[in-house]
Amino acid sequence: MEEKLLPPKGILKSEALKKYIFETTAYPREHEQLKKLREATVHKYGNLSEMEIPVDEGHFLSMLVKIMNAKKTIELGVFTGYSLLTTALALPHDGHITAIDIDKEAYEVGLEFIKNAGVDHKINFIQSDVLQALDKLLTENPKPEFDFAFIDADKPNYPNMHERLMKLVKVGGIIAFDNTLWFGFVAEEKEESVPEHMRENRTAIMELNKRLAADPRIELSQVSIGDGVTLCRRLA
Ligand SMILES: C[S@@+](CC[C@H](N)C(=O)[O-])C[C@H]1O[C@@H](n2cnc3c(N)ncnc32)[C@H](O)[C@@H]1O
Repeated sequence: MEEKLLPPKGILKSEALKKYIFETTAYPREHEQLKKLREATVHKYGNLSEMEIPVDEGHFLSMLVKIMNAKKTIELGVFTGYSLLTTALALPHDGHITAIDIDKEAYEVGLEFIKNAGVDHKINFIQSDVLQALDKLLTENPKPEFDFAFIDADKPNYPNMHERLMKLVKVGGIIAFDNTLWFGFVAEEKEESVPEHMRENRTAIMELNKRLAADPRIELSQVSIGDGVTLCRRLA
């Protein structure tokens, strides 16, 4: 049976260049608690720790959230909380994150480091299926309230999340989709060259990318960092 290992994270195909970026600018600037959270995730989850956003992408998200002066954000797909802690550190003291994941056990692995960093008061973790939680939020408060959304949950549901977030994120706010270059497999001509267990998400991401490109309600930027991050700025 084929082993369902994740390939190394990121679209950079030069290991030397990746090492250079990480060692020169990423690791030296990584917050102490993020480093500890990353190490604890590798310890508990091994190869699955590749699901975390990489350190350089964390720096990018942090800067984006600060440039935007975001105060209220939402994150879909938390895992052990690397992107969540990154965002919590970037928000002002009275900032707030609604964080949704079905897996509370993974969140609890990271919670210790979130608390040590002194930012747990900014987080409301909701253990739920993402779409169910979004529908509940829309019922409770149909007015757009979020400045920034980071999407890193199940890829085939990205379009469904997008439609809901177009109502929950303010006009001028950003919806950021992670993994939109899917380990570089979106550009693979032959599907047979893609590991079988990664094909469904590859198809979903390729369809999403076309759909976002055709969506007149957003301004779009495909950022080639990490595994690809697509920024959608809500226009209407
Ligand atoms: C790629 S990981 C998130 C990584 C995280 N952003 C980080 O930087 O560590 C995806 C997460 O989405 C969650 N997830 C997947 N599908 C979901 C769903 N339908 N509802 C809620 N959570 C879901 C998984 O439990 C997993 O923790």
